[in-house]
Amino acid sequence: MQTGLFEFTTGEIVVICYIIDKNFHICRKFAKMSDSKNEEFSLDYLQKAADYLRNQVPFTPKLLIICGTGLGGLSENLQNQIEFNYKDIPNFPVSNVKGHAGKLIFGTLSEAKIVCMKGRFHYFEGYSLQKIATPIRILKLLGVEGLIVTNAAGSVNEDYKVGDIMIIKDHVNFLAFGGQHPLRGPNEHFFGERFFPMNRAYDRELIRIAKEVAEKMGISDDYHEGVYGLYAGPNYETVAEVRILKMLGVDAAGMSTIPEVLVAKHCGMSVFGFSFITNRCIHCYDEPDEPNHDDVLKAVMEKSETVKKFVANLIQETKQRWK
Ligand SMILES: O=P(O)(O)O[C@@H]1C[C@H](O)[C@@H](CO)O1
Ligand SMILES: Nc1nc2[nH]cnc2c(=O)[nH]1
Repeated sequence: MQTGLFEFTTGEIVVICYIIDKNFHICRKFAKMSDSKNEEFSLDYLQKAADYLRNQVPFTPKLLIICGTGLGGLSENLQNQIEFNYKDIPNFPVSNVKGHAGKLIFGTLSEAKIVCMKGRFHYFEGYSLQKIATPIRILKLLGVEGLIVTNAAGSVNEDYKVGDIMIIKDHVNFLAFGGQHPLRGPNEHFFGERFFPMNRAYDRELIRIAKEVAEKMGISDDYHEGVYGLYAGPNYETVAEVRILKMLGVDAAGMSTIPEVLVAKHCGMSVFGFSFITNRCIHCYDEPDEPNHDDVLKAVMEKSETVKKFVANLIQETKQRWK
């Protein structure tokens, strides 16, 4: 048989059809695999959680606050609270780390309409990066336009001290260097473009106002603007790793935040973030100190009132955006 440029016998055509068919099935199988990987991050799946919340919350939240380890007290600022346990929200992940309560709290502050995540999801808990960032998309569907993201972190920068606040001006996503990304896979165009910039990820205007707030609070010696680096954990860094982080321009190391920021930026949110410095990352082999989670929690508790005030004042100064 003559087919275009080539001549085939019937037998050859059968073989070719078989190969095409086989490849078609294999391709379909792979397509299905990658689709199913994203199913729980898709609009349809997340809509269920958004509908559940929308039916019970009488206002549209505009600002999402993610409380880092021990920083759940940030939600205490809110008035007229409506509280949900993560486990009661359909298609919402559940958090397992000490210091992360697992509650979504809606409320108002200085007229700003806010939702607070008291408890977040970490890569070291075994969640996929998509699962970690799932709440961002759900709350975007509800109307959220801005994100204040917080975390507990160790200081790589030797000028920082325990108890300081580091306003995040940029980050280094070490997971992305290895090809790990919450937005890997088919793009959900409803939320944002396939390719998107990150060079202005952290809102410069919010940073400017936050610095003013810190100055007014008289904590100018206790805050910095720096670069956050995501080290997946759950172990704290080795000495050699801390030295590498320093060489690469990281000021504070943590185990969260970046997946949430990536997904927030993808769907067009404004982002402000800060790290609360809970411990020093150890640079020297002869130092006897070892970081541990109880000290991390203790450090946050000691300064929780200052951090709460910092966030409340920042919201007060930016409330027009979140009404
Ligand atoms: O949720 P964040 O980033 O505040 O939590 C950090 C990372 C670990 O969960 C914990 C380590 O002590 O703090
Ligand atoms: N990676 C990392 N995360 C932290 N979270 C709190 N302290 C630390 C730390 O020293 N390193």
